[in-house]
Amino acid sequence: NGNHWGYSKENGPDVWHKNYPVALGSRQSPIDIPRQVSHDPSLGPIVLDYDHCTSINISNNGHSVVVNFDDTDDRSVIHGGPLENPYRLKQFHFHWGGKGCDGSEHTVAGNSYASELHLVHWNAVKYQSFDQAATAPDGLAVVGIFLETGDDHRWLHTITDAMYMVKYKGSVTDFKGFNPKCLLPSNLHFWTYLGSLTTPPLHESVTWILLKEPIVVSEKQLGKFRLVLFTGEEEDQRLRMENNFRTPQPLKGRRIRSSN
Ligand SMILES: N/C(=N\S(N)(=O)=O)N1CCCC1
Ligand SMILES: [Zn+2]
Repeated sequence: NGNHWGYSKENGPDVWHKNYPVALGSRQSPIDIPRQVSHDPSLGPIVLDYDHCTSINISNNGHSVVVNFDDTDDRSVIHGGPLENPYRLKQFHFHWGGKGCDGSEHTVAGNSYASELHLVHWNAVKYQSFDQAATAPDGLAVVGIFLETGDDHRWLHTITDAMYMVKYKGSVTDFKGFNPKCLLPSNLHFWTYLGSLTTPPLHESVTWILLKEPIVVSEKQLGKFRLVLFTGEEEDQRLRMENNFRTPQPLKGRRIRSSN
């Protein structure tokens, strides 16, 4: 409907609280990660078991480009770190800026990255569906990976090459057999804290696991993200999809823990 949420002045993060009052809640995301974070030796490593990967398609939902996975069994799960159960991979997507502007959601000591990749997982041990898990305080686990600009990323082209197929909001195309393990940095040291979805409905159901080491992608590859539009094929306005990020939210006394 007309007042659907987005990232413009009229429907963006500053007014989401009107339709989603939890936007002003006590565990909202993203946040700024301060320079000094308490190290928790009891935090084991995060383990990503993506070997029988089951990507299905890539789509443009009008807010981001999303790669969806078959989550009907435990073929792609993460466990360990702060998690008490394995969490099943549901989808991954990106947030990015405009030309030459930064576009990550979380910041580190006040610094933004060019983009941020989110791998969204749900607790299929305790909940029967993603939607049910998405409203539970321990329902979701999102792995965040920062993207910084530099050389071409060896594997990102498989995703950026598919972007022209999902130019318009509502478009979807086959995207089978992609294993997001190829998008991970060399080491999995992380920060973790309890937060929320960074887009409406902003449910406070996410255990965030942010990898400290960014991956490197080229400006050319990032430029292909900006070929995608917020708008649908039938709309007369053609709005380039960029700056689809929420800015850091108040920490409100939350503890952030650091792995090794
Ligand atoms: N906001 C979201 N993920 S995020 N940006 O918090 O990782 N999602 C909305 C529905 C499915 C995932
Ligand atoms: Zn996200």
